Parts: sequence; structure tokens; C-alpha cells
Amino acid sequence: MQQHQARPYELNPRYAPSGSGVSTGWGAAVAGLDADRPLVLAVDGPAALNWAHAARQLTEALVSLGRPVSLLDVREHWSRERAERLEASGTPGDDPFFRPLSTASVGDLFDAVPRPERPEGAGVTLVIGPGAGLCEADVLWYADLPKRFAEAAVAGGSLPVGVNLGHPYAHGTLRRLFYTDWPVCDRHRDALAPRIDRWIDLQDPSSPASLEGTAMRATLAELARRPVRTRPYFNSTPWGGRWAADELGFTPRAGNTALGYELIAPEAGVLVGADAGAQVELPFQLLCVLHPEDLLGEEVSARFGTSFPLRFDYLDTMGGGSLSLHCHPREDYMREVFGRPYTQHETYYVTAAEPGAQIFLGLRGDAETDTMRAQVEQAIGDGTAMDVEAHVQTHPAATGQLFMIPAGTPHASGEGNVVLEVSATPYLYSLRFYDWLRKDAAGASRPLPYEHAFANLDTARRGDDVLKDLVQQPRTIRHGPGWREEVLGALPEMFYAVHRIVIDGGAGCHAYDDTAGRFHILNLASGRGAVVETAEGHTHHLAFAETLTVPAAAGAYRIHPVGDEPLHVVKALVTPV
Ligand SMILES: O=P(O)(O)OC[C@H]1O[C@](O)(CO)[C@@H](O)[C@@H]1O
Repeated sequence: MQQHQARPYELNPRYAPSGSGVSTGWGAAVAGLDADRPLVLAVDGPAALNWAHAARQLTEALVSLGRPVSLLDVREHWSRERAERLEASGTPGDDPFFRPLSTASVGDLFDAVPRPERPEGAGVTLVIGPGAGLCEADVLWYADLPKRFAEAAVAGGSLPVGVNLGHPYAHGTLRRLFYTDWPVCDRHRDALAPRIDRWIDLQDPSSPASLEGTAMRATLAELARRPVRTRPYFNSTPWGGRWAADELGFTPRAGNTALGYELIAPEAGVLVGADAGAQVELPFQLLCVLHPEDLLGEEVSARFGTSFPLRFDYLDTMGGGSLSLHCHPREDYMREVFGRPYTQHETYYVTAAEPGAQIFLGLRGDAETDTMRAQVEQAIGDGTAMDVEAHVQTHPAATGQLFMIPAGTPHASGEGNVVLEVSATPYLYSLRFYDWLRKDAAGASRPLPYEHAFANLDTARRGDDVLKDLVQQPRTIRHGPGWREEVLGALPEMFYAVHRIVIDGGAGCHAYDDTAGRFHILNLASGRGAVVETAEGHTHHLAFAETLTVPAAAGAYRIHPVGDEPLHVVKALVTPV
């Protein structure tokens, strides 16, 4: 194996496309169209995108080639009444926080899908907007804006991007975005994926980057069989810290680095291209949709379909505050009330901690729910601080310790921590009890859906059982010369386990593993660098704090340390039933 040098955390992991390369500009995209015949060109994509700007630019590019354009904006054909009915009903209509996941489709927006007129000569009928791909067209393009842009635009009330599906000109809401637009638009995109002729990334609207559909699918087919890293980013929250800015080089938009999206599959993207000037960000989800068995493995995909079930993210509270005290929905509540097939079990692995830092986890033996509820309501009512430690246990945040957080367990990371969350994928269901009386600049608190929280609070596991069940000690399950694999945490009610591969370091020392037909996720939690080398000969460098997916199809692999230092590699996998 070739020698690797340690390198810093890579903010933009990028993979070469298979087949044709990434082009930039509308001119390059339209140059690939068949010039000799009239065309109906459909450009589909998510609701939160500057469609008017894209249509203008694309029209100009076509006209400059001497092609007359007539525009059909499918958003003008959406029915208002139908748009109202996209949201699922189920949770009480006035639940201000959550909605069950919508099971509607983009097609439900139309009384009848419009029929584009066939142009003549060199003419192009340009059909744009979410649902354009349902129209009869000669060519199908998909224009995308990664979800973080939609969330920022909706949260910041900025038009024209910050809208909801079905309401193209009005300010959108996050509730509608998360629980209706995203599931509906994602299903639509996934259904189109096998026949998209060009993927267009509109992160830089003045210079769209695009990749031919065949090259996109060939690239995804390759990546589904070899180790791959998604593009990480951090958001900012009232509790965010500064570790990711100081140590990893992130530049947060709003002052702090809080939740680090290492691998949150529904929002994650894979960068494909030669360099930052010519790259497209493809949804990681497309790997699951197009290659579920290669990526997830046969058994896991039979169980979870095309949903990638595990999530790795950071909670950075170094120099920040404590997370809200919250819990997550229990399995049946998640299914019945929120319409998700599996729930938000979590674990916290402490990557780094300041002296004295704590994790809040589990009820005290003497906690009384009625008193806890009274204090939660008083905090909301008159701003009296809740005595959190009278109800919830605190544990020292020791580096390398894993805390298990099955659904229903009250928890929070305290200030002064870098927590690697190794969790089930759902991530939008923080049922908050208490948020430390924090207010934003406008004097508003974050949502406190405490009725949902109490409905899900596990009051049975408390006192000593919390330490016994949820703060487990490592158990070695495999070892070799200079390395061992430990189970850090597993519980019967959780469908995944968290392991750690410890490599002592030194010349020639490496660990070996095998996906055995189920994907692994690896994170270098300690050490300067590692190289993952698969049996097929693919190698992937992993620097400190980076997260890597090893697809099921990768099979056997080795982990080599870079340099002589010992390594800790956190590994998660779905456990066999
Ligand atoms: O509600 P808070 O304080 O922002 O907590 C962050 C939330 O983000 C997560 O880390 C991921 O969804 C949850 O564990 C937690 O509920």
C-alpha cells in the first residue's frame, strides 16, 4: 500500500465522475442537446429553488443558440385546494410543532398534469418546476439546491427560495418543509433518478454545475461499492460552540458551530467533480435508491427499504451552552403519531470534553413526573428556572465513553463537550422539556413540545439501571496483533450497535474487518489518520474526526494507521435480527 501523510480534516471530500465530466454554465448544458429537432425539455427539482432565475438563464442560453423558447411553468397549474391537502392529517391540526410525514405525491398538486405543446423547427418548449418530469418530454433535467439552502431560506423568510411546495410565492414554514415538502419531493426525485438526463447543481445560480445522467448513475454505481464520505457542514444554534471552527476549519454562518452534519442521510450530499469550480453535490440518498443492496446490504435493505438507517453527527458545545433537556419518541408513538417506520434512538460518544463537563442522562431514582411537569410548566409560565438535576442524572463526560439513549430517555449534552452522535437516522423529533430559559433576539423561546415529551418519557428505567444499561463498559469481541475491536454499546431495543476498533500503532500494525453484507460507518475519534483499504483495492484516507461509509458490497477491508500513533475508530452497524 502506498504511504499516506497525515492531513487535516477535509471540508470538501470529492470524487471523480465516471464517464463525462462536470460542466459549468447553462451554455455547456444546452450545448449537449440535440440541435436538429424540436424539443420538449422538462426541468424538475425541489420547491425551494429560484425557478424564475433558472428559467431566465436557461432561456437566454437556448436563444443564444438560435432556439426559440416557449415556457411552461408547471407551478401555474397547481391547484390551491390540492396544495392544502398535501399535508398529512393525524397529529391534532393545531399541533404547532410536528406533522405526520406526508404520503402525498407531487402529482397530487395537479387536477391534470399539463400537456406541453410540441414546438417546431429548432424550438424548445421549456417545462419547469416541481412536477415538470410528470409531463411528456423529450429530455429530463433535474435542478437541485441542497436542503441546507432551503432550510436557511425558509427559516430566514427569504424569497423566492424560502417557499413551500404548492405555495410558490409565499413565505414557507419549517414544519411544512420538514414533514411535507421534503418527503414528497424526495420520493418524486427518487422516482425520476433512473431517467434523469442531466443533474444540475444550482448552489451558484450564476454558474450552474451539471453532470450527464448516465455519468451520474455510473458514478453512483461505483461509489455504492467503495468507501465514501459525504460533504460535512455545521449549523448554528443557541447552544453551539467553537470546536469545529477552531479545530476543523468550519466557518459557521451564524457565529457558532453546533450540530455537525457528518452523515445525516436525508440531507447529505456527495461531491463529484474535479475541483471546487466544477463539482456537483449529489444526494447521498440516491446511492440508497439506485443501489440499496450494494450500499446497505441485502438484509438491511429488506428491513429498511431505501432508507439509510444510521446517522453520525457532532454536537459541539465547547465554549457554548447545554442542549435542551429532551427525549425522543418511543417506537409506537413515532409510528402512530408521526408516521415514521422507525424511531430516533441515539447514542453519545464523547470525542472531547473540558474538565468537569457533563452529560445529562436518565431519571434519578427519586424523580417524580408530576413535580417535573409542574417545573416545566412554571418555567414556561413565569420563567422560573427548572431544577434539572433534581430529576435527571448527570454523568462525567469522559473522553471515549459511550452513552446509550434509547427513545424516551431524558438527556442533553452539557456545555464543554464534543459529542459524536451515533444514532438512528430520524433527527427532527426533539421533544423538549426545558431549554434553560433561553430566548432569541426577539424574546422568543425555541419550541417546547413538552406534552409530546411527557407522553414519551420512559419512567421505568431510572436510578442505578441508568448506569447499568446506558453507560456500558467496552467488551472486546475480536483482536489481533496490536489491535482489538470492542462493543461500546448495544441494547435489545436498539437496532444498531456501536463498536470501537483500537489500533495500538507502530510499523505494519493494522486491523482487518469485513462488512459481511451490512454497511459499516467509521469515524476516526482519536489519532491523526487512517487508511481504509478494501479487498478490491480501493483506499480511502480518514483524518481525525472524519466519518466514512463502507458499503456492504465493499466486503473485507483493512484499517492502517497513518504514522505510529494509536487510533480509535468508532464503528456502527445495524445488528442482525
Ligand atoms: O433541541 P436541541 O437542544 O437543539 O438539541 C439538539 C437535537 O439535535 C439532535 O442532536 C439531532 O436531531 C438531537 O439529539 C437533539 O434533539
